[in-house]
Amino acid sequence: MTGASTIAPDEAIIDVVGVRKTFPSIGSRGGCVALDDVHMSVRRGEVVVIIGPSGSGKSTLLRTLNALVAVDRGVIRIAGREVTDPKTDLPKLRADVGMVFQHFNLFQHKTALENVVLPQRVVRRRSASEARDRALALLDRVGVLDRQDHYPGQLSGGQQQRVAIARSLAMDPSVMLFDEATSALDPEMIGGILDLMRGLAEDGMTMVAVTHEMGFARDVADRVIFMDGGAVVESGAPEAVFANPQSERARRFLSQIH
Ligand SMILES: Nc1ncnc2c1ncn2[C@@H]1O[C@H](COP(=O)(O)OP(=O)(O)OP(=O)(O)O)[C@@H](O)[C@H]1O
Repeated sequence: MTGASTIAPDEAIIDVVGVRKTFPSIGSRGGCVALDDVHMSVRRGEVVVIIGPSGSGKSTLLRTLNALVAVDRGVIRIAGREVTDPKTDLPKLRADVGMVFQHFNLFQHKTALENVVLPQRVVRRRSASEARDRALALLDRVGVLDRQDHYPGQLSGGQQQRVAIARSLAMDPSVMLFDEATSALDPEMIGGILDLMRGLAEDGMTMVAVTHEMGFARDVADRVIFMDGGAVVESGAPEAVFANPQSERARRFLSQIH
C-alpha cells in the first residue's frame, strides 16, 4: 500500500513497563509472584483479551491498570496518567479507566438509576439534571431503562451487569476493563452481555478483557494475550494465537479448552 506516511503512528493509550507484583505469605501459605516483569502496550481503540490458566495473573494485571492493586515495581501509564505515581488522583483515574467486575459491585441501597447518576455527580461534578439525562440514555442503550427504579437485589445478574456497564460508560472513560464480566451469569444471560461488549468494541472503545469466553476472544479481540505463571507468554492476533500457539504452555492450555 502506498501513502503509508500519511497514516498516523499507532498511539499507545496503555503502557505497562516491567511490572512486578508479589503477594506476601499468609500463615503457612508462601508468598507468590503474581506478575513477573510484565510488559504490555495497548493502542487507542484496540480490543485486547487476556487468557490463561487459573492463577496466571490475569485479574491481577487488570487490577493494576486502575490501581486496585499496587505494583511492587514498574510503571503503568494510561491516557496520559501515570497510574503507578502515588500522587495520581484515584477517583479520577478510575472514572477514566472504567472497570466491570464479575460480581457487578453496584450500590445495593441505590436504584439502578441512582447507581448511574451518583458517580457522575461526585466525580464528574455534573448537575443533577445532566447526570440524570445521561444515566437514562445509557440505561436505555444497555437495555434496562424499564428497570431504572429497581434496586440491584430486584434485578437479574445480567440486568445488574448492564447497569454496571452503564455506570462505567457514564463517566466517559478512555478505556474499559472487563474482569470476567460474564463468569457469574446464568448461561442465558451471557450472550447479551457479550453482545454489549462487542457493540462497545465496534464503537471504537479501547478495551482490555479477562474472559474465559474463547468465542469472544476469537471474534472480537484485535489481540489475544496468553499469560502463565505471572508472565505474558504470547501476544498476537487471535487467529495466530488460537491456530498456531508458539509456546508449549499455550498449546496445552488451548487444547484443554477446545
Ligand atoms: N489478594 C491476594 N492475596 C494473596 N495472593 C493473591 C491475591 N490476589 C491474587 N493472588 C495470587 O496471585 C496469583 C494470580 O492471581 P490472579 O487472580 O491474578 O489469577 P487469574 O489468572 O486471574 O486466575 P483466575 O482465572 O482463577 O481468576 C495467584 O497465585 C493468586 O493466588
